[in-house]
Amino acid sequence: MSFLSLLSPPRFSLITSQTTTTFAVHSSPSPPPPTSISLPTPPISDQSPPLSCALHCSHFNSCSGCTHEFNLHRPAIVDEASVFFKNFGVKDFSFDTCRLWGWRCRAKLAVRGSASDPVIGLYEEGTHNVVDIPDCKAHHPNINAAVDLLRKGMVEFKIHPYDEDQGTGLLRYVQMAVTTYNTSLPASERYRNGKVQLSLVWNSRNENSPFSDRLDALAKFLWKYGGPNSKHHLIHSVWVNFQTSTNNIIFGNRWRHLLGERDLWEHVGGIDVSMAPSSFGQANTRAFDSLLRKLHKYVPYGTSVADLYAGAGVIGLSLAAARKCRSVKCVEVNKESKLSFEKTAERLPVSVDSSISWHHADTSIEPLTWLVGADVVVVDPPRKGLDPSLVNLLRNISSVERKVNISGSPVAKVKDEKRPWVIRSKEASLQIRSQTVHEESQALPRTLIYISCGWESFKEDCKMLLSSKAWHLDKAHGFNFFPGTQSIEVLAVFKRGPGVGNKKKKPGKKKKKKTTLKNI
Ligand SMILES: C[S@@+](CC[C@H](N)C(=O)[O-])C[C@H]1O[C@@H](n2cnc3c(N)ncnc32)[C@H](O)[C@@H]1O
Repeated sequence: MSFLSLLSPPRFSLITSQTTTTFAVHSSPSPPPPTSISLPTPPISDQSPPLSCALHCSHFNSCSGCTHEFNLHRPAIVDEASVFFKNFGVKDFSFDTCRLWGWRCRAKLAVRGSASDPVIGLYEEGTHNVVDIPDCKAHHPNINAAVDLLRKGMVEFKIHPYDEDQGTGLLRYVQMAVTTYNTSLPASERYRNGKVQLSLVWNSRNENSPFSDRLDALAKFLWKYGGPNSKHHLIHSVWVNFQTSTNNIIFGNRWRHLLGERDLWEHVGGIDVSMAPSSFGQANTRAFDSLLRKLHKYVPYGTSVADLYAGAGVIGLSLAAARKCRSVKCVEVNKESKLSFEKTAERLPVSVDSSISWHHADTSIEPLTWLVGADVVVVDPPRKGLDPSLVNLLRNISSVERKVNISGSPVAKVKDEKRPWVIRSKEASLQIRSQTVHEESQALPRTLIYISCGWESFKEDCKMLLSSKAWHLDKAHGFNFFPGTQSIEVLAVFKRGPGVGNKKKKPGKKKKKKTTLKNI
């Protein structure tokens, strides 16, 4: 039996839910097209056959990764989200689902245990005990295959896993990121043949530290048995990150590329995207692609976009290409994302004529700087939600706009800029100029697009934004980014003003009641 078939989740064919949508759920190599379920619908959780959309994972009881075994296609939180949005006037909240198994293309796993019996997996709920998850059903199958290979290499070269209490050992974590972008394969075979960019988090200061020969031997072993000349080519490249700190931060600052191709490319949102191991990357690439395609529809052609919490700028750059944006400004606090942004921007089609920039800055500091001149602002914060300073600015956007218009350009200040964080962000920024000269606008955004992976923080932010009547909710969609959990990704579109039904009635003459004459 082949290695892969051991890891394959069960196959199921057709599932009919109580919704009007019928959809196929396959674990087969070619993913089913993303399915959009329009809500509200009768709750389907009771009626749908639980076993056919079930996780079927042997690690479920010990691993903290998945929290729900059944109805992977529609987490119960979707019902709550549907009611929440309905209360704020959005009656057609939809939920898109994609792959239910093998969806995770990016995983960070802890390495513990001993050199003869390494444990590579996730922490047990609420503890620092690591659980082995060789048959994880969420992982892309080649992540599991790469973990197996890594385990063999560790045993072969006596690589001691990290010991948190003592601070000893060599291998602390491993990050696996899969690319499914291989245009030499037919589209239907690309996902299954994804290749893994493997990053070893090594407990030493640099490559000259003791035991670097073991690192070298391990990397060569992985390449020999998983690289392009092996029987089962699954490794794209091998990287190392040196980390000696005793805190819980996974990565240190020092990265080295060891073997294979340096650049990892994926294709999402209509563009080729470079993914450095040090930059943020979405775990569910297929679901992210459907979100981006939905997002495109809400950004009019030729607009100016501010992409806050931008990472490597995938959202902004995909909009620049798909919506021919006049300008795109990406703001991100992690300076490591700059290189991926640069590479992705270089590969944009030549027809893209936008003024594009990436800024190394903290959105929470003077957020107005980034909003001036943008028609649309896209925010994609971490799970904890928006920074309070940004929420405050957005809540008060109308009064801020009036002040900006009265006092003239706030950007005028930048001429003799002295604020160190603005100077730093300018130094670290990257600018790709458009061929066309556009007049700089001083307007503030009329559309806010909030992409959220943290439902609880989103609800709070959303209520705050709506309570000031500066915004109203126009559209909302959910995406099944994390099957097996109660987390969903939300795309919510806010428009300026209180919205229909929330407008204050102008005081005026009361309309006289029409008297109707009835035949008696
Ligand atoms: C959920 S990720 C989204 C990244 C990107 N939009 C994407 O989809 O690839 C959130 C990003 O926000 C960044 N971030 C967190 N706090 C920030 C802040 N205060 N200012 C700017 N960026 C921040 C993180 O480094 C991370 O890259």
